[in-house]
Amino acid sequence: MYPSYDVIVIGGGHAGCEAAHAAATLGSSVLLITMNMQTIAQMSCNPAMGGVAKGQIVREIDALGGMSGIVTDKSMIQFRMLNRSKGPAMWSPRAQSDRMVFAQEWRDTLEANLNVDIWQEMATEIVMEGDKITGVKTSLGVVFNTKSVVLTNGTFLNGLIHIGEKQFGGGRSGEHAAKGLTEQLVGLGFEAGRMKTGTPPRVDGRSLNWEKMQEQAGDENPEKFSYSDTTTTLTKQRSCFITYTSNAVHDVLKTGFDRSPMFNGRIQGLGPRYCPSIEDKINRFAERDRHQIFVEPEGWNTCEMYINGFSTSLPEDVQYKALRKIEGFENAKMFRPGYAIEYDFFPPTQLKSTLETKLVENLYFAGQINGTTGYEEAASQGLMAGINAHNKIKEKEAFILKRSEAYIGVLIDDLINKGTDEPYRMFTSRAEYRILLRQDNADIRLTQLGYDLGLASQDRFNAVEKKKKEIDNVVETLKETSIKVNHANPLLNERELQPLSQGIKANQFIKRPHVDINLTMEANPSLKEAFNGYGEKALEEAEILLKYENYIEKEQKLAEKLTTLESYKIPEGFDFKSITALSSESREKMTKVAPLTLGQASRISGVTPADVTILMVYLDKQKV
Ligand SMILES: Cc1cc2nc3c(=O)[nH]c(=O)nc-3n(C[C@H](O)[C@H](O)[C@H](O)COP(=O)(O)OP(=O)(O)OC[C@H]3O[C@@H](n4cnc5c(N)ncnc54)[C@H](O)[C@@H]3O)c2cc1C
Repeated sequence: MYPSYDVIVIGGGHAGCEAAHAAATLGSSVLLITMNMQTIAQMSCNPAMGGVAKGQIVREIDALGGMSGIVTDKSMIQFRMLNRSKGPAMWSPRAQSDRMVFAQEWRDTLEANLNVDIWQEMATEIVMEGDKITGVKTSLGVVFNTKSVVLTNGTFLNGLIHIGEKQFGGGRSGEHAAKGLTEQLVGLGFEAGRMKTGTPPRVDGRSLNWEKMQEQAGDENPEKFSYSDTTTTLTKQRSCFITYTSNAVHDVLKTGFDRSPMFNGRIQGLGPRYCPSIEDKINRFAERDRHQIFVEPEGWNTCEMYINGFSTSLPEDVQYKALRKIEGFENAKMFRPGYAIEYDFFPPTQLKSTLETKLVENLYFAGQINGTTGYEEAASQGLMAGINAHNKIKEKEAFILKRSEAYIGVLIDDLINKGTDEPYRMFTSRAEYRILLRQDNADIRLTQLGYDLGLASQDRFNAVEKKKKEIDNVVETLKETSIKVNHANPLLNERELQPLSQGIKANQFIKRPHVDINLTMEANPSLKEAFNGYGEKALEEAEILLKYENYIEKEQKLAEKLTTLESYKIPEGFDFKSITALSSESREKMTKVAPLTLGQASRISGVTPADVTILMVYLDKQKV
């Protein structure tokens, strides 16, 4: 009676939306089953996208043809490029979004895609015939037939919310927990665990004294996330504000510690070390007499404020009292208390690099259920799972990104090989090739791949090809152009920079500290003419390539070296247990992860370089 689908995506969060959009855009018929259509792409916590390493991920999603960047641009109320004072590998775009507009934009995006159907209900079971997926069953008993399933349940699987001593089932504040799926999957042989996370209270901005806080405005020249020209840049922005806790705030918070689920051991599961609750911060950093708080607006037209840095599961009366001790919060009114939530996740070592499970063919896991935290991490996994679910049923090649190609590659490689014992969030330090994986060049790294898949549009492809040409021209022209002393030195003196003692080529001139492409063009106006009409981003990119040429080359060489191990294939189903020269720990871990290349095997935690050599020798012998 109901149509059957190529792909069913369970869960309309950040992972589910990208998965549904990707598979449908590639041509699969997709059903998105989600518990509440009103909360599609709900930002459960902070209404912000991007930030350090996460901003790079959003740009990568965009370059591949995903939608998180465009949706962010359309809902943005403030943009900042973080870490501008550091090297370009660290520059990270971050946007504050209007929470409601963000969700609406995602819903509009999905509704505009005629290959996506939506069904609002709880999915309770994956229907199998033998070991083959045939459908998904819902709580009403409706069965939809499908060839593959992408599971993206977020924090909803057996979710349990804690506020002080109170606890109740829920996937997010005001939403039901999802039941049934974990139990079925564990029955099928999957390993499941518990994790936890928390969110701060939201307060009424009308009750705050802004005079007592420090304003943090957006960038003077705000950028966008997307490389496409589907949106325009912001012409007005909303500011955030900074204030601090104090010993008085801490003293009030401490009065609730004996009723806090964080301290009386009632919350199970592993929490995010990098995003601790305020009670955790006071406890762990007892020597500090204040912690920074960012007061962030939740949208264009709302007075609701997100109190970043004040995540808590203390009793609501303690939260309220403590808030009012914060500078500027003396008369604060609370809209919603903060809370903690614990939920089921599936250790991601049970996945292949396509995010397909090893145990059940055509079943994919993406997002928070893989032990990650963050919208960006979730969205990127959804994108990859959606692409791979489509590719597999259409008998196309698996789509896997290398560690040297994308943060998304690093994320998935870390998850499937190392697993995670706390909610995994991305950091620049997790990427060994972070000088290659910059936010500015994600389109150059990935758009061709997205275009070849059929996900990135012709317009995007043309735009990146034009940018590449312009960059090449700028680099080549600078190499051939001289900068004369009498032109450059007045400009350098004006800026109190070291003068030239003799003329140099422009590509050397630009490498000097505090010299950028604009100053270089001023030092030889013929360059301005040569680059007339070129995109600002192409000029900036050329500057980065020349300024950091040596570092970039060094990393490129390292990445090429690694490719040798990466291209060393291990046959699927290989019997690692048969190599007795390996330690039993390594045999066990390799059997569990089932790496498909020597590179992948080398990254399994506990596997030594000696093990890799033994494996290589063994594989070589088999080839003979
Ligand atoms: C309280 C809280 C605090 C958080 N704090 C932070 C933080 O500080 N920093 C950070 O980076 N991230 C934080 N997060 C995490 C962030 O919200 C998630 O990482 C991100 O939303 C995960 O995206 P997702 O798509 O995997 O799941 P979600 O966004 O949770 O979406 C899951 C979707 O699946 C649907 N669903 C679930 N089960 C079913 C089912 N059986 N049938 C149908 N539909 C179903 C739900 O309705 C929902 O729409 C927090 C989350 C919560 C809840």
